[in-house]
Amino acid sequence: MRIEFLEAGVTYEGRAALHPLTLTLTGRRIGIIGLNGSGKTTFARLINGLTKPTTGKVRVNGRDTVDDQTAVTADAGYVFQSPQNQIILPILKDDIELGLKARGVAKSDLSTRAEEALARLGIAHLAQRRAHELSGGELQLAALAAVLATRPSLVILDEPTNQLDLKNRRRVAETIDALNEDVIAISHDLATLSSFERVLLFHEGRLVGDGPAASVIAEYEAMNH
Ligand SMILES: Nc1ncnc2c1ncn2[C@@H]1O[C@H](COP(=O)(O)OP(=O)(O)OP(=O)(O)O)[C@@H](O)[C@H]1O
Repeated sequence: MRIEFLEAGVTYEGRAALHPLTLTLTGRRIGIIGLNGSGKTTFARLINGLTKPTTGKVRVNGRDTVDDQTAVTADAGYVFQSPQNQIILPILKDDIELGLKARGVAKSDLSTRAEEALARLGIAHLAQRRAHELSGGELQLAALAAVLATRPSLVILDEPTNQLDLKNRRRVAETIDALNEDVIAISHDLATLSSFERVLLFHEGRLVGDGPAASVIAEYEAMNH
């Protein structure tokens, strides 16, 4: 992946959620950390065009996130902070198929594609379950499966392990580690990001740290002592 921020910033009613910044992201695993309200989600949403920059530009693999939003969104899958809001239909497999249909996948391929994605995350047995009956961990994996089914080259995960117990946290973290896709993950669970090659630290809407996981996590911990 190649993501370019060119003086890209976001302002809401005159208040900067993200001050303009210029940087290039390449590589397989990028983590994003920072306090609540520091701009992490705003930064991540800019990458797949969910949020448009108020100033500047964002490009994903050479494509502008505003001018070429459909292609960018297809390339960069986004797993939301609350999987409850992502899965709409009652039955999990139906929901995954709906997402695929919306992306123009042929009707004859829907079932196989959904089953493959569920099997890949070890949750094939959940296909016919009602989404609202799933545990937090199952739901988090299901939301990830739904996005992977669309075959993005990059997966953006907004707090993929929040509200999970230790066992499910490990399961999701191991799943992320094993993904072939490039990953950008926001997390307050610093252990999940410890193996990431690059971590970005945000503070009050500004990028204040950028480097290998160990040093940026140490910087964050020192800031909050
Ligand atoms: N749609 C919006 N309208 C107005 N203000 C917003 C909007 N989205 C975000 N903000 C504000 O922008 C700032 C950055 O928010 P953002 O969600 O990017 O932070 P975050 O670091 O992801 O926080 P958290 O860890 O709590 O999820 C916050 O002050 C937030 O209130």
